[in-house]
Amino acid sequence: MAGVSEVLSSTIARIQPLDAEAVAAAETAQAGLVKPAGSLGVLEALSAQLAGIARACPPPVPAKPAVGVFAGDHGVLAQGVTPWPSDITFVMCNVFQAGGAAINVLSRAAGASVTVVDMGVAGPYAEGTGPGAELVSKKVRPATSDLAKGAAMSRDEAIQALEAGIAVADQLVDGGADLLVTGDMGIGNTTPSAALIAALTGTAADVVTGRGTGIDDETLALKTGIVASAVERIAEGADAIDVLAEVGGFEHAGIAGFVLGGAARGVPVVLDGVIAGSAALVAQGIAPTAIDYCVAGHRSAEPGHRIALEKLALRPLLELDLRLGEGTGAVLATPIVQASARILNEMATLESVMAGGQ
Ligand SMILES: Cc1cc2ncn([C@H]3O[C@H](COP(=O)(O)O)[C@@H](O)[C@H]3O)c2cc1C
Ligand SMILES: O=C(O)c1cccnc1
Repeated sequence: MAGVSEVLSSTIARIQPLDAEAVAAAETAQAGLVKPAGSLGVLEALSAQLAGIARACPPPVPAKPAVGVFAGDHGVLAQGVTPWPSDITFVMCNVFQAGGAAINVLSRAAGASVTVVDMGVAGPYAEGTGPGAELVSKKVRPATSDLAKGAAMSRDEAIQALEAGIAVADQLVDGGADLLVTGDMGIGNTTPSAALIAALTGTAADVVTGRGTGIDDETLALKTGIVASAVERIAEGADAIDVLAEVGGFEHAGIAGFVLGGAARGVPVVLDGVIAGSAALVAQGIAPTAIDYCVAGHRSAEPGHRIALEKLALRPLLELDLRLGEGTGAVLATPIVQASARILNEMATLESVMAGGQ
């Protein structure tokens, strides 16, 4: 891709296709386990994907999941696209740090760490570690510009935010994380998510725009109109970074970088809901192979998420009508990812059982 930074282009260059031999070995191994062929359904394909990512069969069982919650505020809030004030973004970051948010509860249940990344929160923000999460600052600027009026950010800012996501992935993997999990916090962020999905999949705004935290029909019509006209502004021949800059958010850019960074490090990335889905479309536009490293943790109730997952060709592991974000659906799916690797590592083979070996 032309017009990218050195960090971005070297990250893209490090993303390898999955190891075909390890994938084939996993498929062969699955067929020989003590069960009817195919009977573990999606777990079988997932285990082969993990083998391809790890370049080994059986793949190691992921032991250290790490959630990156990317947070940012949105200029488009001025249009009234959500009933919540932008202060909630900052407030929730403090709740994450204290440990009382849904993502904290579900991460404790899954044995996952939580790192909150300030990509562009409007409120003041202190780095530091609390009982619930570590807070790191990669603030590009306090909130994007209003995407109803013009570009949400410059291309340089988009690249800076993508690089921040790559750096967070590197930091977590250097700290021992072997399964990255995406999360988001940003009041108003379902509006840029819908715009990214509309633009990057060529789908009409009214199909991909949803009610987010819960809006009435009038606000939904307003939000849909804003998404439609923002997408119309995107120039012919715009690349995924141009689209991100025009209609995205800083947390979307951070998550897209996190996906690229995870793929470059050879680590699987579990995607959360519609914000992650739209960010993964950006990553796909930058480096399509990065999506081979992704697992869709769940499908959220937000309508654009289904469209995004279709374009990404990812099948969600869970469908629980979640529409919260923060990484909740993704971290809930991590035990399933671990279980699929465990199957390849621990199950007896049909042959050994028939021979009386077990
Ligand atoms: C208290 C609270 C906690 C949240 N945690 C995640 N979100 C989610 O809702 C927001 C997106 O919805 P919309 O586009 O309609 O504003 C994001 O912050 C997302 O992370 C929350 C929203 C609220 C209000
Ligand atoms: O799909 C999601 O993750 C989502 C939906 C609504 C609001 N916040 C997040």
